[in-house]
Amino acid sequence: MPRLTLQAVSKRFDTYLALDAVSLAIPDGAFLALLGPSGCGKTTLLRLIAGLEMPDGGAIHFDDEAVASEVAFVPPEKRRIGMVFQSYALWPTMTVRGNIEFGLRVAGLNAVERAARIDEVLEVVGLQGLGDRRPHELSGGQRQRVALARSLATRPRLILLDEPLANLDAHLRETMLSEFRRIHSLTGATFVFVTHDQDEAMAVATHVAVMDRGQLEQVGTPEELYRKPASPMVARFIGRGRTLPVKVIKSEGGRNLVMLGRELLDLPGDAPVGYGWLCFHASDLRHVTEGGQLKTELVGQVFQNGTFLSHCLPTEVDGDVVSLPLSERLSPGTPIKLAFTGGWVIGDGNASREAANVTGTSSACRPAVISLR
Ligand SMILES: Nc1ncnc2c1ncn2[C@@H]1O[C@H](COP(=O)(O)OP(=O)(O)OP(=O)(O)O)[C@@H](O)[C@H]1O
Repeated sequence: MPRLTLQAVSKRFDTYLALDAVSLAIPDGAFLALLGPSGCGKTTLLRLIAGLEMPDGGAIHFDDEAVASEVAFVPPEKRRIGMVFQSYALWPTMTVRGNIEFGLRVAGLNAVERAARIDEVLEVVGLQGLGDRRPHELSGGQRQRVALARSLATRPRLILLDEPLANLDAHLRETMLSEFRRIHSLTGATFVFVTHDQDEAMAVATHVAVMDRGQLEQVGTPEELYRKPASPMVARFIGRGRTLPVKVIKSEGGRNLVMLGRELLDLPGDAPVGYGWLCFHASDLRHVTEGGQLKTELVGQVFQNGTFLSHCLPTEVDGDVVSLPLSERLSPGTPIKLAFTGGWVIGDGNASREAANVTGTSSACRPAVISLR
């Protein structure tokens, strides 16, 4: 059964539509990352789940209970959720144990139960022995662990994390990411994690929801989003992907025959016959001396990790620069022929597009309701 269900949830700030009919079902025990560019509505969605905002339309259910709908609104303190913010929000004058204990007192646990619960969560987050310190005696990573311990202590149904790593340096972020993964699998709790950093989302989440301009573009596992993007926006956003306009000639058995400029390609995809997009990453391209389906011209190279990261501009189709590692130093202007070894074809709902001439993204293929498996 889904732990958290959103049905056509909308939110306006005055006339601005910050969330537009977002529907989503999150299974029990998932680690969901809400990912998208700045201002796409991630924090607003998290605040609606927490009960810090009221939706203007739609409904939110935790298991079978409606926590927000036309007829119900459960306040944040009654939702049995834990929240972790980027600012940690710890009480500076209280010890670590005191910070964790506060919510347990509110929940009505007696002194023995509280002490046992505090020991348990300090062990989960790896802070045994630091219970008597105050926040200013801890590092940023340790403070974030206290915030997480505090939110876990009351055994909530859902843990909501709003950019919890934003204030940590790159090294600590990496350590804390694997800590979050470990703690998530240890507790089995459902986590919802807001981030605008796709590497963070792909590394830590079991499922990622990509948002754009208040709408949900796609929900899936990190691999699904990378290999089978549902829209050009997702294709370009995840893994520094690229898209090229194609004409789909045939669609059969999970494969598409497409025209890319004057080249015919047979690739995985589920696009209907008509206009479409070829979505790919650098790893789907191979440099060839003869043939190839994408003719480009070298515009620059950077020596990186022992190879030359080469930026190549398509010359016969209208598309952005593609970047891939090559083994040798070449002069700008050198023709580079590229062959596709993979990729994914999607349809374009916008039939008025002139196939071979238009680049850019489309908001086609936006699913109305998405459930996680
Ligand atoms: N209280 C508010 N009043 C008016 N507009 C708001 C309010 N809160 C959010 N917005 C607007 O709603 C949109 C979505 O904001 P939100 O904070 O959810 O985005 P976000 O995806 O979390 O962005 P970021 O990654 O930059 O934090 C933005 O355009 C923002 O300016």
